[in-house]
Amino acid sequence: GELKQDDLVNICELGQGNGGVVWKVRHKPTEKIMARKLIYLEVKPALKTQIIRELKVLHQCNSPYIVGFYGAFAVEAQISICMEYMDGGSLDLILKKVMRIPEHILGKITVAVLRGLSYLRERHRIMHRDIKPSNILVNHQGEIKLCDFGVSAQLIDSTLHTFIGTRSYMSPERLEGAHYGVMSDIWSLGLSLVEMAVGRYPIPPPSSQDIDDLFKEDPHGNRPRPEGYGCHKGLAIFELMEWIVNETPPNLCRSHFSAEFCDFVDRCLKKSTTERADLNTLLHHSFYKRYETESDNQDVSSWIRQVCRMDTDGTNDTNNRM
Ligand SMILES: Nc1ncnc2c1ncn2[C@@H]1O[C@H](COP(=O)(O)OP(=O)(O)OP(=O)(O)O)[C@@H](O)[C@H]1O
Ligand SMILES: C#Cc1ccc(Nc2c(C(=O)NOCCO)ccc(F)c2F)c(F)c1
Ligand SMILES: [Mg+2]
Repeated sequence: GELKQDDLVNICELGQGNGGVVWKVRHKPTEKIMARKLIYLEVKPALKTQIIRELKVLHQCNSPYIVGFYGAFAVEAQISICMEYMDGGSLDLILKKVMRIPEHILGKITVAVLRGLSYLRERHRIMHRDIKPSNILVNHQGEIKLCDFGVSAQLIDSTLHTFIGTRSYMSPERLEGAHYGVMSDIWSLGLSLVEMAVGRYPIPPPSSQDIDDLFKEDPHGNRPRPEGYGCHKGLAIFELMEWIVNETPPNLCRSHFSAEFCDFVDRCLKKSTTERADLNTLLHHSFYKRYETESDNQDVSSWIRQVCRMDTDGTNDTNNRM
């Protein structure tokens, strides 16, 4: 049946973004645990009704690579979007815990993202528009799913002027205001993969010295946090956008990553859309083929469970247990 506010009980806050806050909630009538996103929007009632109507298309978005949807409703100026709770969280949070995501996990992430993008395009004729680590969610079963894609044209339109990304995953053509499509999602995937592989937002590109520092492991398996790690004085948002438009794109170095993985991200990070690989080309790329055969989620599942046992400083309590 229809979801309504009074049936939802807050359990804890899952996180805040630019324009939304997300709560872990319990739906009393069904005892189901859900993730409820609240977006504050001051729009005319007619537009709010249109947004809710457009969000109901999410009931038809059924794929192993898309987060499940339970319902959407509006109460005053708050839009609520109730979706499947993913108990492993988003990849930006995972990245903060582990510093870098290993290549074989990034391979599975790539398979899920490409299959999710294909599903959205083939079955719903939409692009994602906001591919980045915080919009790729995982759970303890080892499933990897997309959320926060542009299913509602009116919601996109109503939030354009308010939400700005903190660090831009937007493609050069999109930043320049040119026409863009799913090719822009491919750029965002490439940038997200480099960030997760190296462990920091990759613009301005890390020097080879930075990379070697990031890959130093101490014998106990704990990683040294180079001073200023994670809180590097990044470029201001405008300088960043200028860099993306004017400078050469980031890439992966062959000394730490496989040739296929380096080539895959290179093809995603071409500045010119005519040179950039499209979805179908990537579905035939050797990096994708290597991981698409692995049918089960077991390796991701055990990795996620191991990561979720970690404290945020990257240690495992097992190391310190007396
Ligand atoms: N379905 C979900 N299950 C579990 N956690 C979720 C779910 N949806 C969102 N989250 C968590 O809530 C946080 C906030 O999500 P939100 O989409 O509002 O912001 P964001 O994606 O981090 O950033 P931005 O608003 O800039 O796009 C995310 O970082 C994620 O960890
Ligand atoms: C499953 C699922 C699912 C799909 C989309 C959105 N939300 C959005 C967002 C969105 O949440 N963007 O994140 C930034 C604002 O918090 C933006 C445009 C749009 F059409 C949506 F439907 C969502 F919640 C869950
Ligand atoms: Mg999000």
